[in-house]
Amino acid sequence: MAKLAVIAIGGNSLIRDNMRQTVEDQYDAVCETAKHIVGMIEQGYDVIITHGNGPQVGFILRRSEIACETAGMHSVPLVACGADTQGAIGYQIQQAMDNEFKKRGMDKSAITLVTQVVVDASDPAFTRPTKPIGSFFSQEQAEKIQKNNPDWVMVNDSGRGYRRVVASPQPQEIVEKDVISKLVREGYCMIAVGGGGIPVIRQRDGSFKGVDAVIDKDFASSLLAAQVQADELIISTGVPKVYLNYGNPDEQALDKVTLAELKEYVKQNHFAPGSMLPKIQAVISFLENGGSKAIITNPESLEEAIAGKTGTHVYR
Ligand SMILES: Nc1ncnc2c1ncn2[C@@H]1O[C@H](COP(=O)(O)OP(=O)(O)O)[C@@H](O)[C@H]1O
Ligand SMILES: NC(=O)OP(=O)(O)O
Repeated sequence: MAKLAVIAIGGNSLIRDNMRQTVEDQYDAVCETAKHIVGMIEQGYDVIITHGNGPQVGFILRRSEIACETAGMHSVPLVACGADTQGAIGYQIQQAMDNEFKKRGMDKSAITLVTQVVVDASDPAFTRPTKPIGSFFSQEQAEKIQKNNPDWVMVNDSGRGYRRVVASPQPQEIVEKDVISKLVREGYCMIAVGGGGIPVIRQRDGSFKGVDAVIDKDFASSLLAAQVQADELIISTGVPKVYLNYGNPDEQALDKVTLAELKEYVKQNHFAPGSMLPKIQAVISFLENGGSKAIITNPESLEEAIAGKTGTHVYR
């Protein structure tokens, strides 16, 4: 029987550098990642692909604000910008996967599912924004932007530059989890929980209502992986492995670690908040909620990583 993996693709890994951010550039990055995911499927995996949207949701929101300020257009709420990214990025992944299936003569197809994720209306995250979105700015640019936009909250994103942050509540339930689970088990390659899912709250009468926030896609992917009882959670990001003392001369790659060891490294502050730490927390949560294995690696190493030749492998 095929192994079921949830593969989370980082939003930043689709934006390879500041000079290559166009929709066409992102599609090239998606095509490159799709080749490696299809390689995994050829090796016997069923996959649910999830993806980030941090840069992209920020671009859409900013375009809407500029159009509002300069041309009197209506503004687009953040929740709708997030829904837009599910469609736009999902479309690119779906097309790239289908093209790659055809090229290799595989009888398989991809489906993007608009996915809502329930959050708690009283989550303290709504009053304490932490999720970086949109472009990176220098300190000088950030100070200027902050003056012109006093309501923005900006942070230094893991030493990579300054970015605007928005509320990022914890995901509690994947609304469409049953249909995602059914379709992947029927053989479809699923693309779901894009951008961490569209954040919704459950109202008193049981109906859902969208709320302005961006859910962390690693947390949402971990929850989905546990809820569909995936065999593995695979996080595809900008590095082939996770490191201790990352960026220092004595940095040390982690090959195989246990859940207990990983928790100890978290206590020792080896993982940067806002970048690697949420991925590690997502892995811990998956393993504590019934998962047996997680891998963190970069897109080009996916096939080698599932064969145990690279990547950081975490076991319960
Ligand atoms: N301990 C660490 N080991 C490896 N990478 C780290 C570590 N701490 C921070 N990082 C950085 O975190 C990045 C992944 O975070 P990010 O770019 O935000 O993710 P995403 O790919 O989901 O957009 C890596 O590319 C690396 O630059
Ligand atoms: N929504 C989200 O977590 O996006 P990134 O992975 O791009 O930060």
